[in-house]
Amino acid sequence: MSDKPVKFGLVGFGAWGQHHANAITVTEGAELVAIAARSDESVAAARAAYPNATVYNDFNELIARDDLEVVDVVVPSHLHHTVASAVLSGGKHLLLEKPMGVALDECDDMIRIAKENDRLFCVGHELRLSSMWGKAYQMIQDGFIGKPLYTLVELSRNPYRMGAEGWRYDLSRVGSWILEEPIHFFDLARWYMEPSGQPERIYATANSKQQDHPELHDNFSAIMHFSGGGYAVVSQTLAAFEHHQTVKITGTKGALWASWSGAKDRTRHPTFSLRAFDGEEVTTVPIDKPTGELFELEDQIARMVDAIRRNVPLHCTADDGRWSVAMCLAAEESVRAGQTVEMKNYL
Ligand SMILES: NC(=O)C1=CN([C@@H]2O[C@H](COP(=O)(O)OP(=O)(O)OC[C@H]3O[C@@H](n4cnc5c(N)ncnc54)[C@H](OP(=O)(O)O)[C@@H]3O)[C@@H](O)[C@H]2O)C=CC1
Ligand SMILES: O=C1CO[C@H](CO)[C@@H](O)[C@@H]1O
Repeated sequence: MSDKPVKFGLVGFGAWGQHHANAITVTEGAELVAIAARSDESVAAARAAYPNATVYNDFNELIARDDLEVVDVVVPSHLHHTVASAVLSGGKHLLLEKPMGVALDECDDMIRIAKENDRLFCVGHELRLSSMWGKAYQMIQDGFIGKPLYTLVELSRNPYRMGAEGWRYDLSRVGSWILEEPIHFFDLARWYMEPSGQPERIYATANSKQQDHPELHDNFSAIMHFSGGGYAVVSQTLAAFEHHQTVKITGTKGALWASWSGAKDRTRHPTFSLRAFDGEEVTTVPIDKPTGELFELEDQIARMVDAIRRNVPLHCTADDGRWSVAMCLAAEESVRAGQTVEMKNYL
């Protein structure tokens, strides 16, 4: 086992890619040696911020380096398949931002290439690493609430960022708005409901406040039934203010209630709490470190290092990433058709 730092390449130096760059830099055992960006402005910004890294304007040149062990991909969602396939074919481990892809054939193709090249493939559903959302998972696994029968994941937030060249507001590049943020909550709900089996069917509804863009859902709600009898509700509005997320989980014995609030999703000063009911008394569960996507991003890089150096399991595998895309696409189809959609058509 080598104790040398894991050499990271990063593709994408936009709003979230810059946070990845910082997270790699502050993580013990990780070294950011190369960055690929696209526009001259982004290339210049990457060079100025990380003078010790080599910056490319073609991601293929980055992948062709023989010293990189892992490439972290943080580009607009319609490019995930192209860039990630090149990373895996080039023999590098992969950390790919969510959504894993914008179509299931993309996900299947990437899974195949990862297997053929025997590479690690992690998808960036970072909520699984949270000190609070993860604590709730652990309590469910430990039987604190009995068998989970109901999970509500709800978010009220301000509108999405546009993204470079407005990709996030263009369906041909973003795929679906359900793949943007609700995908985190589908992943969380499926994770919490593990003792209740796998998702079997979904009904979803949505609307938009943008009259000329009804396909961009500002309000979205889905109800998802599991094979073991439980169900989950995922609900989000982008027509609100700040960032407020709530999770309520009830089981045969008890209940959990978690909430997270910040002025923005990327605050380092959120308020959060986890309350628990074991069937007899309500307690506040101590959370040992702050939670929020900036914190979990650092944990995600550290986990990737541990997976490469110490065979620690990935927090979110490509199979999990594919499930999350499948649930979102099923929900999108349900919104379109106005009917319940069977998950078996997406497996
Ligand atoms: N897990 C999470 O919590 C989050 C995940 N994400 C995901 O991360 C991804 C990126 O989102 P975000 O950073 O907000 O988007 P941005 O639009 O801010 O950044 C995307 C970047 O990708 C760059 N890019 C585009 N094409 C290429 C290319 N061929 N080679 C190299 N770079 C390229 C763009 O370059 P240029 O600047 O030159 O145009 C841009 O800087 C998305 O998939 C999104 O869903 C985003 C936020 C949070
Ligand atoms: O977690 C997230 C925060 O918001 C972004 C959009 O503005 C999403 O892309 C992302 O997944």
